[in-house]
Amino acid sequence: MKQESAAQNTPPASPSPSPHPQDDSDPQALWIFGYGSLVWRPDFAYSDSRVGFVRGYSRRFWQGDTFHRGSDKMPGRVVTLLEDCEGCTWGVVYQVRGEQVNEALKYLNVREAVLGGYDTKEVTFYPQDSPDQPLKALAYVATPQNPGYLGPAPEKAIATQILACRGFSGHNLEYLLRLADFMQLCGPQAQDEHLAAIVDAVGTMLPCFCPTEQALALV
Ligand SMILES: N[C@@H](CCC(=O)N[C@@H](CS)C(=O)NCC(=O)O)C(=O)O
Repeated sequence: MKQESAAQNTPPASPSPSPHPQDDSDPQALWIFGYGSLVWRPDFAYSDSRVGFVRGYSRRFWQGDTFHRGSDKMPGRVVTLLEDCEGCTWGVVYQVRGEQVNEALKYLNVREAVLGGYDTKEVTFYPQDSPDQPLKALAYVATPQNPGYLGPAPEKAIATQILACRGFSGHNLEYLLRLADFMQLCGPQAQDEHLAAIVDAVGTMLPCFCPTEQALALV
């Protein structure tokens, strides 16, 4: 799915800029890309962060979650990255250095891999402020092979599932709205039609899903 942000933020036409995989002063330094709950709750120590995007991927609420935002009986829906040659996904990279590297990886292995079914993948990240200086980053991606993968569904069905689920980290609606808030902060060039369609569907259903005071209690 083509999104304007890819065109607007495409790095200048030139021999593909060599990404700066590591910080010369600290070869152990590592950038970690967040595009779901990691954009608002990294919960690990880091030394630097940048807002920007990765190209060639679209974000989708196609991963089931039976721990953080759902349960075994009512799995919630959280995001993963879908390979899409015309895709562009906005998020945040966090730079971890020195001891932070192992601490972050140990923490994320439990949160993302053990509890969430995510694998790691190297992506190229384009900082919003310097898209001509991309950097390599580690992303956690839930592939269709993981047992929690739910795959595509109509956005209205995804919205219904999100409205009905909660887990140990909170309601699935909070997860959706915090991600929508992040995208608002990125500015008009950051578009995510899939996310926006689910938020719109939630907005039309929320009033009849539960009375106002209950809706406020959901988040
Ligand atoms: N890997 C993605 C998605 C990660 C994600 O949202 N994982 C969920 C489910 S495993 C999570 O950690 N949730 C914590 C929360 O919902 O607060 C990211 O970079 O943000």
